[in-house]
Amino acid sequence: MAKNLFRIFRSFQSFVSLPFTKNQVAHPCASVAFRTTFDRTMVQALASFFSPKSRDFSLPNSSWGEEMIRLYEFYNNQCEGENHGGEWRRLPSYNRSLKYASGGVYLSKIIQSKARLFTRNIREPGAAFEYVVFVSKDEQRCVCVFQSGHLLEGPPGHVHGGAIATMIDTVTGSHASILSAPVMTANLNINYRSPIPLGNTVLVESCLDKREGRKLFISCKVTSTDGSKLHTEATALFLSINVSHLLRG
Ligand SMILES: CCCCCCCCCCCC(=O)SCCNC(=O)CCNC(=O)[C@H](O)C(C)(C)COP(=O)(O)OP(=O)(O)OC[C@H]1O[C@@H](n2cnc3c(N)ncnc32)[C@H](O)[C@@H]1OP(=O)(O)O
Repeated sequence: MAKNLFRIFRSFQSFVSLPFTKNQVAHPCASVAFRTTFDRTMVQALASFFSPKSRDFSLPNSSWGEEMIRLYEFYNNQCEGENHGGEWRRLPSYNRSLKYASGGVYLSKIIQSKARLFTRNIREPGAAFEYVVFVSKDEQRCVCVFQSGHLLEGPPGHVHGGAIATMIDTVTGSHASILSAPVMTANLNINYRSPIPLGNTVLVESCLDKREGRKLFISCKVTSTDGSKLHTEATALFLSINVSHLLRG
């Protein structure tokens, strides 16, 4: 254990002393050779912790279970970088939804209003929504690894349907935002097929079905991590909006 910690600390020391570009730090699927993927995960988490920037909630923390870490590693290893094919890109995720956006005067007003993303504003790690979203290179697909926490209980021992809807809206909404920001959900249809045991890690996958002018039609399914159990299916319609739409009240 002590040996492992020492190795991680040494990796972290060499990580912070490397001449990284801002882009590499923001997208740490990067090109550093670590001895194991576990080392890389821990170093990324440490780098994020010591960074003067806001915390990136899509990086591992101590509440993540084995399955969550395993799947994070699986997709992270397929992110852009020298050693990887680059099929996926991890989406950083902050508690201020628009903090790093740039834009005109309307966006500035929203940023000043400290717009928050509620899934990222629960203080206790692991208590509610732990998730990381990866987007495919051609942006037709997103996959989210989601671990539910005890605050999301609905039926005893299982995840609340509203919390599942939140995750579906978040994943399909993030997907739509990548394709055409800013957007708003106009319609969300959900079929709950089988309950999700509380604390389980599941996959939330979204797929762009169709684009028609301002409309983005996205479908989504929630499954067990081995794909054998279908928990939820959904379709969503997003409309691209002008940011001024959010200021009309
Ligand atoms: C990296 C990322 C981090 C950020 C990650 C963030 C992830 C979180 C994402 C969360 C997203 C949300 O929860 S958003 C919050 C929930 N959503 C809302 O509150 C939206 C409330 N509704 C609205 O503001 C509005 O109704 C809009 C914006 C949806 C649409 O208004 P509009 O822009 O004026 O458009 P409108 O003229 O009415 O309609 C345009 C066309 O769309 C069709 N249309 C409109 N609504 C519907 C509908 N419900 N179902 C079918 N079709 C519809 C119309 O028939 C028309 O078709 P045609 O005649 O042209 O054919």
